[in-house]
Amino acid sequence: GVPDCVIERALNGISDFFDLTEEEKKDYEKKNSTDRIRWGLGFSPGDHEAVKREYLKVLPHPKFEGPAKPAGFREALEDYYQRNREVIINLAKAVSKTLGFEENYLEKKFELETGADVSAMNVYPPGCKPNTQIGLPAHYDPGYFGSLIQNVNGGLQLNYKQKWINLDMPSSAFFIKIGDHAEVLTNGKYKSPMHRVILNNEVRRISVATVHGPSLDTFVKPAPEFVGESHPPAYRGMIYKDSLEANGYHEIDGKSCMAQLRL
Ligand SMILES: O=C(O)CCC(=O)C(=O)O
Ligand SMILES: [Fe+2]
Repeated sequence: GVPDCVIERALNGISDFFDLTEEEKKDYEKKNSTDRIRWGLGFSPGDHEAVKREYLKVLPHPKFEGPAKPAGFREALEDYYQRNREVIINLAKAVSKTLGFEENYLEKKFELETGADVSAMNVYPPGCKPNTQIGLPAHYDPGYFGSLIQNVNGGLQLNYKQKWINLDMPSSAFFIKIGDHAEVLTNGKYKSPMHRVILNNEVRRISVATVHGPSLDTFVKPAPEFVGESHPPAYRGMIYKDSLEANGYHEIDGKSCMAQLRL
């Protein structure tokens, strides 16, 4: 139900943002992992040499704030995040029902009215040697769902049964995956996939990867519905904000907050 033009306008705005001069983008340079708007290079500090990604991160929910430049960009993003969230909330209802609960189950468990979303807009330059260069090292994402759009198909890989599988999706589609905190809540019934980005395009790839999270104060633990004699709790509970902090706000290469949560 999201019009193609909403996605196109957001992707075009992102492309224009990355085309600003280094000087203009420096206004948004990352100083802190909790800055509301942060621009940077590489995955974690100091990786720019090996990792060619450039990113702009914003917090779309509970309160969106976007960059003032270039003209119209903030509005295009706000529109995109609003429609994106509608899809996510509807999906949370559908998944709740699929699990056999009432439709507000996940919204209540994760206190989604004040759910903390973090979005990374990424740009990857064309790869030099096809299929060999890493654009973003293997990692897991926090939150309950992750959503993604991209301007060209190819690049994202998911790990399944120790093999890397290429994501192949039509344009104007959303890719949705399970996040670490849905794995914790369902006591491992749903798994958060490890993923990475390979530079395998002739053209510059732009993606918008949004981590949809519980409210920062939510204590996330395996729900009693998923725990039983044959299913002892496999994860410890933690306040969402603390699990983000424990993992350096999702910016540590290859790590996941699961290392601290797994029992
Ligand atoms: O660019 C992509 O396809 C994925 C980005 C990603 O995984 C992230 O930002 O966490
Ligand atoms: Fe990710």
